Order: sequence, then C-alpha cells, then structure tokens
Amino acid sequence: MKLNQIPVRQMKGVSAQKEQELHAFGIHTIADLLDYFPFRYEDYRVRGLAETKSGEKGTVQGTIVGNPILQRYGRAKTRLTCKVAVDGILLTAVWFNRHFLQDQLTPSREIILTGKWEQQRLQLTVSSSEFPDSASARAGTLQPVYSVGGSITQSWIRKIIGLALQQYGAMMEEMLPVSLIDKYKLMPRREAVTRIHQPEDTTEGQAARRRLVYEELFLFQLKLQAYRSLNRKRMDGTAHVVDAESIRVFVRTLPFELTDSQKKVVNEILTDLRQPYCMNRLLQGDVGSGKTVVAAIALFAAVKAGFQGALMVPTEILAEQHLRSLQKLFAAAGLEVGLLTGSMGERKRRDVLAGLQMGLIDVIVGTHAIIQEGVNFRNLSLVVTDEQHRFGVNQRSILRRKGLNPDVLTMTATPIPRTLAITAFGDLDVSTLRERPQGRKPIKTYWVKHGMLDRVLGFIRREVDNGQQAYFICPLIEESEKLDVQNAIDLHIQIQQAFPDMRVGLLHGRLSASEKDETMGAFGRNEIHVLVATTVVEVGVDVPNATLMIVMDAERFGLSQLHQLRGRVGRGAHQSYCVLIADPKSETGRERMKVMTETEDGFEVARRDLELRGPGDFFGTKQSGVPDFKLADMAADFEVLEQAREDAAELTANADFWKEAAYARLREILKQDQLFQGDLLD
Ligand SMILES: Nc1ncnc2c1ncn2[C@@H]1O[C@H](COP(=O)(O)OP(=O)(O)OP(=O)(O)O)[C@@H](O)[C@H]1O
Repeated sequence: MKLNQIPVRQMKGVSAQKEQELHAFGIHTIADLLDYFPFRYEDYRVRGLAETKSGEKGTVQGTIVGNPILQRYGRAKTRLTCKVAVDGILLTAVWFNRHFLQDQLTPSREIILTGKWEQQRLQLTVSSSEFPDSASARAGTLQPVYSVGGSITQSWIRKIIGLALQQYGAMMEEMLPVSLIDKYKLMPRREAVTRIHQPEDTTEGQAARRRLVYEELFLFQLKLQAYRSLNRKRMDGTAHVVDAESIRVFVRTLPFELTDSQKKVVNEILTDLRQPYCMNRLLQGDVGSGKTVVAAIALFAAVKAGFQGALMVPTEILAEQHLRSLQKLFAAAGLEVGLLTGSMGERKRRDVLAGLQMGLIDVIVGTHAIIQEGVNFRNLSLVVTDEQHRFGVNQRSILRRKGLNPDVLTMTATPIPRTLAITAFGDLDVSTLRERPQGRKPIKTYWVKHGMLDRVLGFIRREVDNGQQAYFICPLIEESEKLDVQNAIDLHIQIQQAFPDMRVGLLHGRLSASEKDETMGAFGRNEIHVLVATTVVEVGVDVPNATLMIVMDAERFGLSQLHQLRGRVGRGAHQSYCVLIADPKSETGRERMKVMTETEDGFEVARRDLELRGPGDFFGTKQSGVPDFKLADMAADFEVLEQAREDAAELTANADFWKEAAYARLREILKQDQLFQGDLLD
C-alpha cells in the first residue's frame, strides 16, 4: 500500500466530519496529510529573560512564588496574576480569561510561560503557559503553524500530523534521484518531511524547506521537460509540405506590406511547420503589432498542405471579429472559415461539426468549444491560440487523446521577459514581433483626476466631431460583477445625456452573445460613436477608427491590463489618445499611472510591472498559467526554479531516464499525471 492510496480517514482521530473538512484543504490521503506543510513556526524555545526583548514575545521558565490573585471585571472577564521568579527576577505573570488555571498555580511549582515581556513593569502577559512535567509540553520547540479553519484547529492538526509521522513516516519514499540529492546536498525526503513539521531549530527547518522546495519545482519542471522531450522524440507531428509560392501569392493579396518583424516570425513558424515534431511556439508581440496576420499566414500554409487549422480565442467577441477578418483575408484563395462558440444554436452547431468532420471547413475560429467533446476534425494540424494561458499542456493532451497532435502557436500580447517565459513554461520556442506597422503615431497618454471629467467629455466631443470614435472603460472586478455592470449602465446614461446627438453603445459581460456581437459590429462600422464598456474589450479588439481610450478608475487596473486597453487605440493612421482617470491612494498606484504616461512600449511596461510587483506577483496572476506551489515562492525561489529546469531538461534528454530502475519512481509520478495519460513512458 502506498501512502497516497491510504485515505486519511484511516487515522485514529479523523472522524467522518473531520475527513470532510480535511478534504476542503486538499487532504485526502495520508500522503496529502504529510505534505500539508506549515507556513511558519512559533518559537517556544525557552530563553533567559536577558535575551528576551522588552515588548516582544518570548518563552521563559521559572518558579511560582506566592498565591495567584483573581480579579473579575466586565461581564465574565477575568484577570489572573501570579508572581514568578525567573532568572533571579521576580516578575508578574498576567493571564486574561484563564481563571481555570488558578488552582494549578501552586507556590514553588515550575512553570513555562510564553508571552509578551514588558521590562519596565516587570510584567509578562501570558499567551500560553504549561508545566514542564506535563506530557504535551511544547516548550523547547518550534511549533509549526498551519493554515486551518472550521473545527480543524492548530493543536488538532499538529497532533494528527505528529501521529501520522509516527505511524507512517517510515513508509515515505524518496522521489529525487540520488545524483540530485548529492549534487545539492539535500535532506532525504523522509527526514525533510519530518523536520519541516517538527524542526529542532530554525536551521533545520530551513534545510527541510530547501529540500522540499527543490523537489516541488523539480517535479513541475520534470513534467514540462518530459513532455517536450517525448514530443520531440515521437516525431509524430505533421511535417507540412509548405508551398512557398502560394504563400507568396497570398501575402501579396494582403492590404499592406509585412513588417520585417512579421516576415522573420513567419519564416520561423513555417520552418517549424515543416518539421515532423510538434511545434510549440510562443508568438509574443506588443498590442497592435500585427499578430493576427501572422496567424493567418500560418493557417493558410497548413490548409495549403492539405490540413485543417483552428484559431482559438478567449471571448466570443473576438471569435466573431477574427471570423470576419479571416473570411476577408482568405476569400480570394477560396478557403472556408467556420465559427464555433459555446452560445451557438444547436442546428448551426451541428452543421459546423459535420463540416469539420468532413473537411469542408478549412479553418475554424472559436472559443474553448473547439476542443470540447464531440468536436471531431478530419485532419487538424495547427492550433493557433490567442492567449497563452488558455491552451496549456492539458488542452493539448485532450486533443492527443482524440488522436490529434497539432502544431501549436500561442500568441500573447503580454510580453513576458524571455527568461521568465522560458523558465516558467518549460522550453517553449519564442518568436517576438519587435516593431509595429509603419505609419503609426505614438499614443499620447494623460493621467487626470476625477474632477476633470468635464474636460474629458470635451475631448470626446472633439474626436467624434473629427469622425473618430472613443471607448469609455469602467472597471469590472469579479467579486461584484453585478455592481460593476450597474456602474457601466449608469455611466452609459450619463454619457448619453451629455451628448444627446451621439450614439453611445454599451457593452458588458451580462449581455447575450448576439447583443454583444451586434454592438461590436455597429462600433466597427462607426454607427456607434462612443462605446461604454467593461474590460470585455481588453484583448484583441481591433477597430482602427477608434482614437480615444478613456479608462475610468484606472487605479483599479494592473499595468498590463491598462496597456492592453490602451492598445485598442492607435491601430490606424490617426493620432490616438489614452486618458486615465484616477485618484490613486497608494504609491504603487501613482507609480503605475506614471509608467503609463512615460512609456508606450509593452516590453518596457512589462519590465516596470515586474519591478513594481516582483516575479511572485507577476506569476500570481491568472495570465501566467503557472500553478500555485505549495511551498515554493516564484520570487524568492526563482533561482531554484532555473536550476530545477536545467536539471529536469538534462535528465529527460538522457535515454537512461526512460529505462533505468533508478528513475522508476519519477516515471511513476509522470504516469499518474493526466498529461501523460495514454502515453507510453517507457
Ligand atoms: N504590416 C502591417 N502594416 C500595416 N498594418 C498592419 C500590418 N500588420 C497588421 N496590420 C494592422 O494592424 C492592426 C493590428 O493588428 P492585429 O489585430 O493583428 O494586432 P495584434 O498584434 O493582434 O494586437 P492585439 O494584441 O492588440 O490584438 C490591424 O488592423 C491589422 O490589419
């Protein structure tokens, strides 16, 4: 029996109700329980009074002198005091609401006190006390502090983990190969798990943590690297026969000349498409840098080679927009483009599904719906996805199980510093669009206070009179979508009242797909002058005639989000503006506004963002696609992550890893991961 197969209920003391509550903390098996690590320690080590600083918490040992005095005050409140001799000093120990201790405080008995020491008054306010002769004494130890709640208390979980260590500790298996344990002089697993729960001292706790952090990051990287290595080895991707001439002809039909950056990136992608292994490439380019057309060329190449392609986007608004632009681009070449979204009618959906299965549709555009059950392709060979986090390795394995192993091109407009990207996402190949199409004027960005709304309205008037359009964004914070939608509705009324002669549109997440589509379509045709919207327009929306982006309460947005929003303008030849309305309360908030007014370069914005937030926070956002680690901290443990990546890459590249007994345990772990289901690992 393995520890991860023994339900936690097997432990004495874990009732059915406790078991339920443990489940909420992700604890199902004994292995989970042992891996439920403390996030800090409480220090109960006994020190001399001289070493205990006044005003701070400490633990001391002394002898009770004289009888305790109990005072009652308020309703059912008590204050118990007693003189205790510690290191030759007579101090007053004070307990609040612990009247039941009175009988135990007998003169000349030894006692250990933990609490706040006030030297001036020779007084110690006790938070916990115990007698050295009692069995459950904590004194002398560092006590682990766990994340707890409900009927799971600190002392209960300490006890149950302590018992689990006694009962099952010997069954804990090593996971890391000896070579790595030796290389970094790591604690063996059994010892590390025991010590992280019950360290003798801080050094030991840290050494245990170091080992377990490495293990966690190594296993994370191992998964990514093993996946990549298998992928390369298998050579079961599609080796597209790319017809260079027809691509040249297609590019000539585009309404503009490709930038040098676009040409370079297209070549990188075409080279990948020709290879027999699967492409896994990240295309990063600043907002408005022209990623869509690059994707279109790649899709065109796949179709010309005799396959189908898919473009997966995060929202239905974007799906509709991309459908229209691809239809336009592919019209002359006679490619058939289809749309598949979650909110589509059943009949339409059935037609599309049939079209995909029979190969009548060459390129499908859609949301997540594309890779759901029941969607079958005739021969899908390329998936382009619009935001890196939406198409992770897991989605990939869904397709694999359908017998599909497409090349994947992931586009992101959130430029991630290269080292971070590579480290966090395994070994993606990265292509970067550095320049924007020619003729674009830099967007002018202003930061104004709420009091200046009148002038902002004047700005709208000027732009609309010039034939341009404006976005007016109000925040949408997930916790109270209802309130935020109300904000948008109110703002819409306010703007419409200010400009009775203009057409003011409203767009938010609560509208139906067709309502959204209608509004977006009308805005695209300049039938709506001002679009009041929530962040549903954040990514990808492309209306080149819009030249003014106003963001209400801009302090409520993160830097990359603001940059994305700003990127909705400046997409045509006209001068564009971004106005941030904000009264930030914090220094970081002000700093963010400053960064926005100082630079328009997405890479620079990302760099400053990283500086302001640190990599921990950067990766903490949903954007990153990086899982929550139990122990590891992306910021503090970043170097370990780098190291772990190198180790994992080296190991999986070595043929021994896939057959030697020494690595059987690691292969076992991989096999259990759903990512590798259906794959033969050895
Ligand atoms: N080489 C080019 N020359 C001129 N215009 C171009 C060029 N490439 C793309 N465009 C136009 O630039 C605009 C922005 O392109 P696109 O929508 O592909 O940007 P993007 O990189 O996807 O940006 P975002 O992440 O903001 O959506 C589009 O209107 C597109 O037609």
